[in-house]
Amino acid sequence: MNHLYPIFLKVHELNVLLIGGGNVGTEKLQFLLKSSPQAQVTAVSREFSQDFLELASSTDTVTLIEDSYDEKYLGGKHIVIAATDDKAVNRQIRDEAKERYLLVNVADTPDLCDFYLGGIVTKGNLKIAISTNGKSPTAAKRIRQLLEEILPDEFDDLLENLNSYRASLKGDFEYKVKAMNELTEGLVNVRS
Ligand SMILES: C[C@@]1(CC(=O)O)c2cc3[nH]c(cc4nc(cc5[nH]c(cc(n2)[C@H]1CCC(=O)O)[C@@](C)(CC(=O)O)[C@@H]5CCC(=O)O)C(CC(=O)O)=C4CCC(=O)O)c(CCC(=O)O)c3CC(=O)O
Ligand SMILES: NC(=O)C1=CN([C@@H]2O[C@H](COP(=O)(O)OP(=O)(O)OC[C@H]3O[C@@H](n4cnc5c(N)ncnc54)[C@H](O)[C@@H]3O)[C@@H](O)[C@H]2O)C=CC1
Repeated sequence: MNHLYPIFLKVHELNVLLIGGGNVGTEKLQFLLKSSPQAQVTAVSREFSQDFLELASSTDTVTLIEDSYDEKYLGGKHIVIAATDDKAVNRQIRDEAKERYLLVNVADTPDLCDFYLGGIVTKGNLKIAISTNGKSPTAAKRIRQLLEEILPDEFDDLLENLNSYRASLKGDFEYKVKAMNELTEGLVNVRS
């Protein structure tokens, strides 16, 4: 049983601190930007890999700070992702973030995480988050690939049409719920 509760964060309005600009840091930034191209990210690292720098330059919302981690960088941040190759530093980041009640992810160290970064599928307005409860990130990746493949791009047209129809409905709340349920009944074979 997976007890995690997924939420959909407006990372373009929240300040994300990412520490560590190597392989793992690049992977985290890549998925963050793939899902949320305007994510507000401050990246702090002693050194940044070439891949990290290229990725960061694809948007103007990533700020690079070439420095060792310091507690001061937690100021004004909502979410923290620790991805250095120094376990003691990752632990320190986690402890100092927790003191401030910040939500923290220590990449690849589930025990130190408040939240996991999951697999993400985006089709226009539709977004699906996938978690295996940390059991198999590779399975999360495969399910993400499967859903990206089988969900048609036209799914977003359907959502837009449903939204227009919903806006055009005149009647009380109960009437709208009924109308929307009737219209979408054919989408799935189960009854709600
Ligand atoms: C718990 C979690 C914490 C977190 O990092 O948030 C975590 C933990 C760990 N990952 C590890 C390794 C790998 N991670 C991936 C890939 C992804 N990992 C992601 C999330 C998560 N990884 C969180 C759980 C999510 C869930 O609930 O399912 C994804 C979904 C999202 C993302 O990274 O943004 C992204 C796929 C994105 C995509 O493609 O869609 C691959 C595969 C690959 O790269 O091909 C490998 C190599 C294969 C392997 O080792 O399994 C290791 C072992 C490290 C070691 O060997 O020491 C640990 C530690 C452990 O499991 O103990
Ligand atoms: N690369 C991979 O695919 C995997 C890596 N890991 C683990 O994840 C961790 C990170 O790995 P990589 O990203 O590959 O390492 P890396 O060496 O590519 O990147 C680490 C980054 O952290 C920065 N850094 C180190 N100490 C710092 C500090 N005090 N303040 C600020 N920045 C600091 C370095 O400058 C570097 O940019 C390691 O512990 C590794 O064992 C685990 C599984 C897979």
